[in-house]
Amino acid sequence: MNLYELNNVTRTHGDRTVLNIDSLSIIPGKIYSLIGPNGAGKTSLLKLLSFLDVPTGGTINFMGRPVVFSDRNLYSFRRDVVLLDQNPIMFSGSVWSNIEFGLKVRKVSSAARKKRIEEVLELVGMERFAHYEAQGLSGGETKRVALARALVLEPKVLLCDEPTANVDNENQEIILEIIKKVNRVDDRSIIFSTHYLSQWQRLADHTLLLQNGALSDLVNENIFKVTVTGRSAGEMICQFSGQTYMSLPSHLLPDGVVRAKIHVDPFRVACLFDAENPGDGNILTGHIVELSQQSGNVRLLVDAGIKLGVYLVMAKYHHLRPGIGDRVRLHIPHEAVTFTYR
Ligand SMILES: Nc1ncnc2c1ncn2[C@@H]1O[C@H](COP(=O)(O)OP(=O)(O)OP(=O)(O)O)[C@@H](O)[C@H]1O
Repeated sequence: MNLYELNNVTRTHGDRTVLNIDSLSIIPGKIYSLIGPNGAGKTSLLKLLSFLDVPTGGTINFMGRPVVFSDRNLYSFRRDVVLLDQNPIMFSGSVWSNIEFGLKVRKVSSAARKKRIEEVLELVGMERFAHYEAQGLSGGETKRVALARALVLEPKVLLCDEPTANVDNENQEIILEIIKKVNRVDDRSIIFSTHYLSQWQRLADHTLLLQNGALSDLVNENIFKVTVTGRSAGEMICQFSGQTYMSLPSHLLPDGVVRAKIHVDPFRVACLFDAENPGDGNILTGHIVELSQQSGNVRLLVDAGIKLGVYLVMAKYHHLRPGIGDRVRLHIPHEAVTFTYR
């Protein structure tokens, strides 16, 4: 039985459709990552999956049961699912009392509360912070306590909105390890949104790509193998297969790492049809080999030594009317690039 089944699910705000999902099945016990450009609808989808928001149209089934979006009915669904917010807020009081709150609401006995809180504090490695004031914690510590606060409720599904955003590297690693452990040991289903290639490639069993509120099957587009051929003055030269090179900030890969995978976010690449020269980043020149319509944008596949998928908003497409074979320069800002070296 699937964990979730979504059919023709839409969510609109005023006259804007921010989600439009024809069909989505999520199987239980797996880690799913949810990726997509800013504003693609990741948070909106997580809110629907956590039953905190109501779709405008369509149907959702959860563990074989149709979800009826009335308050009384939702209560029982919400018991099985917890959403870890992108910017979790701690209540005033200690770390312990923050974690205990949800258990008290659920009328869990005092002895059982103590046992479960001790277990989750150990799981997130925050035992010694138990009696600290929660609002005084760092960003990474706050996320770990928020994770403990979610996990103490023993949900069947843990949904995480950008669990490692605004978190230092050390805490990012800790949080990813916790997510992995919670899935592998406790068999909990996990869906998390992320902007990092290294995270979705490394951790997720399945990846969902959202573009303009719709699911896309172009998940593996713009992933390339690169070799670092040199480093100097904070920059490294990355060679793609063939003779395509990019110069990227060297802090993106640890010293000594020579081979890696790179993802270029197609929505952050700009197509330049004239002599415009935007600041930092790399410029690749190529020609258009494919044109198609995707989620309300026009997708261009550009052969620039490597084949890069990029998008033009419809208005720009109508203005420029590019055609197959046309020459185009692509501006790839550094923030369009993420790495994994596994
Ligand atoms: N309450 C709302 N009213 C109007 N528009 C909304 C509302 N909530 C979300 N939106 C819009 O829906 C779209 C999708 O937003 P959402 O936060 O789901 O995207 P996202 O993929 O999570 O983005 P990010 O990566 O920046 O967090 C955005 O354009 C956003 O402005």
